[in-house]
Amino acid sequence: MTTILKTENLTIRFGGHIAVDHINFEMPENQFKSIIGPNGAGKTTFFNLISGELKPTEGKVYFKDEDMIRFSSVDRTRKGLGRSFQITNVFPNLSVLENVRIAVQSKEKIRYQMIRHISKYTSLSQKAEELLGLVRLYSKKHVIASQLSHGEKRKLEIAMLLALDTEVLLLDEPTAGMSLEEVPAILEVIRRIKEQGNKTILLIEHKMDMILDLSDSIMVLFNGKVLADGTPIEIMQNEMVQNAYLGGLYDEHIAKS
Ligand SMILES: Nc1ncnc2c1ncn2[C@@H]1O[C@H](COP(=O)(O)OP(=O)(O)OP(=O)(O)O)[C@@H](O)[C@H]1O
Repeated sequence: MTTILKTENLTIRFGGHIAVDHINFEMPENQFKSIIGPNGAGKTTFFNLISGELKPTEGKVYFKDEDMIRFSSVDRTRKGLGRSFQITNVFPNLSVLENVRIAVQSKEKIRYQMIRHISKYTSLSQKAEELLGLVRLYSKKHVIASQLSHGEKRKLEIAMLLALDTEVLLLDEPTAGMSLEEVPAILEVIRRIKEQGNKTILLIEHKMDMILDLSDSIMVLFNGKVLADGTPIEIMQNEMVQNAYLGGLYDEHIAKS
């Protein structure tokens, strides 16, 4: 399997605190990996280092064997390393379709003046509509983004990330802040993207059922270090992970199945 993303001794210190501590990580292409760990374990900081929002104190990030350290997060996205948009990146006063169309347009590097040509405009809209279909938001395409529910906004962020057509998707807690009823819909969206088979997906999540169901592998962080990395079954059975983090979850899971 080809490694698409790799870190070597990736480390960041905030004052005296080491939030990410010499992480060596390898991500095979088109795989689905989840990152779990207790609050403060360093998961989001690890993502920020990969996406370029933070510079490491030490260590390297490689995307397709290219050292990413000198590249900004915008440059990394252009190269194919994409981080999900935060709700704050969505234009609240534009429609759902317009938001996705802008993301498609930015990927295709088409400036506003160039889309006066109607066929160009139509092809951008078609691509945006396809993505809205994929994330099950097509019926809301004319709704103003600020009117969407929280769960729908998260789906919009995913559509905007897909519009950039990056090979790697970094999804940081896509179900955060959602009501219980909204969770299955986002799970379905992520499953559909996985089933297309052409994206490498790295997911931070706390919802164990979701992680066990979707992941090819799971990395467990604890105090900024990798505590374990393996298949869902290996992680659930790992005694160290049990003691440090999962507690009785594995027994509960067995009892349920
Ligand atoms: N910019 C910062 N300045 C100082 N400390 C920071 C900064 N960012 C993160 N930290 C600290 O680094 C540690 C790791 O934080 P991080 O947010 O990465 O954890 P996490 O595993 O994502 O947690 P959660 O599950 O709660 O989101 C925490 O102790 C946090 O307080």
